[in-house]
Amino acid sequence: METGIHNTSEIGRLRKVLLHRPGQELENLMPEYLERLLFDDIPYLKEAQAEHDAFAQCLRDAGVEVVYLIDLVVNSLTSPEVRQELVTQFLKEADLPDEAAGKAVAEYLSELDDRAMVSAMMAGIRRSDLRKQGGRLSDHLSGLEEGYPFAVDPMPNLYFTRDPFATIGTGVSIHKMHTVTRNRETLFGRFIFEHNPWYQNAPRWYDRSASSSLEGGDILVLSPQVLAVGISQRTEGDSIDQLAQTVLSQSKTFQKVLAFNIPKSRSFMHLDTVFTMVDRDKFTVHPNILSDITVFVMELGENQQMQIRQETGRLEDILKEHLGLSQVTLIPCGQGSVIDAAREQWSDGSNTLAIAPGEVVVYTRNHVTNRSLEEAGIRIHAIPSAELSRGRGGPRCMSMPLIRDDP
Ligand SMILES: NC(=O)NCCC[C@H](N)C(=O)O
Repeated sequence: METGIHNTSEIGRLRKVLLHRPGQELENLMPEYLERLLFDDIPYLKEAQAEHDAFAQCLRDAGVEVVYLIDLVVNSLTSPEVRQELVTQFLKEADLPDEAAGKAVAEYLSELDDRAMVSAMMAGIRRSDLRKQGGRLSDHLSGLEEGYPFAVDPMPNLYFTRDPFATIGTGVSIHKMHTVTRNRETLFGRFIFEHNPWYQNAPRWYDRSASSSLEGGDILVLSPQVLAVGISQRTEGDSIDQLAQTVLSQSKTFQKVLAFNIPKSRSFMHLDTVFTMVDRDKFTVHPNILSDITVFVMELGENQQMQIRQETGRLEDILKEHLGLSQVTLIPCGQGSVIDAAREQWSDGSNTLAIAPGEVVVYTRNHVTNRSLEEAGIRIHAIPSAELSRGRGGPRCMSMPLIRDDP
């Protein structure tokens, strides 16, 4: 059955990718709330958009079809009932202070066409936007607490399309996110995979209704048979148990999951912030975590019972064994310098997006790591990143492959 998804590796030639062009949600960032909204600084929207457009153009120039999140969401609103369902669920998850606030927001959204409504949901809704609406004064005075300027918070992390859901094989895992702010984003994924005619047949490997967190930056499709998943600040072991059981028993292709236990910290929030695949046998890695990584191999045994064993030895050897390679090269972020590695990893030097075997998109600012990649024979496409990198994600975080050639 056609599912609209084919993603069997990290490096097969990329044919179609999902991006989100940063929008007004970045203009709704305020210093007081940055930490809760998972930003370290406020990007200048106009420049962030120009950088993001350069990213999209770089992909198009390489023959990749770029589709945008907002289009997929709008195309999933296939009837007034579906649109109403989205509004109802959005309001339920918006943390509104009371019913009057809910009514005011619903009224505000009801006057917008589908695209403008989805855009407003993404951008967040300022209390001042609601005050412009008509209606009864009492609706506006009650509920929305004085002092806090938003009726509904923005979703500034949407341009990291890697995380709220992830394509694996011909299916998708829709995530329960570690934080409330990012969990709101996954509602769009739910609607796309329930209602968008192109994607509604995709098998579901994980769902946002799960009780433990799983984020897409922790999921790497190493080969058509092997999946890697990070046990990280954002992804819990229980979620990996559940994902592995489903994918290994239902996908018909994947045979094992390698669970990478990485340090739990803000700068290493996901596995792909410290480790990405750039060629059949080459990987970027943050040198500071090499000694801290432990790898567990998960496979189904008799009666579909999960068998788990801890690997010992060097990461290169573990990868060689499970990917059937005769050699593996690890390319350290920052060429092994403690200072360059820390600085460039902070701005996602290890976070590359492969568009073909041995060909990756990287940020210009990570020039030390980029030089190492070139020295290892990797072709790099460097994109500007002064503003985009303030959100703590790189080219891989900003993209979700929909279709890749087999590796
Ligand atoms: N895969 C990734 O590492 N994504 C980067 C997400 C950055 C975002 N500000 C977050 O903290 O979730």
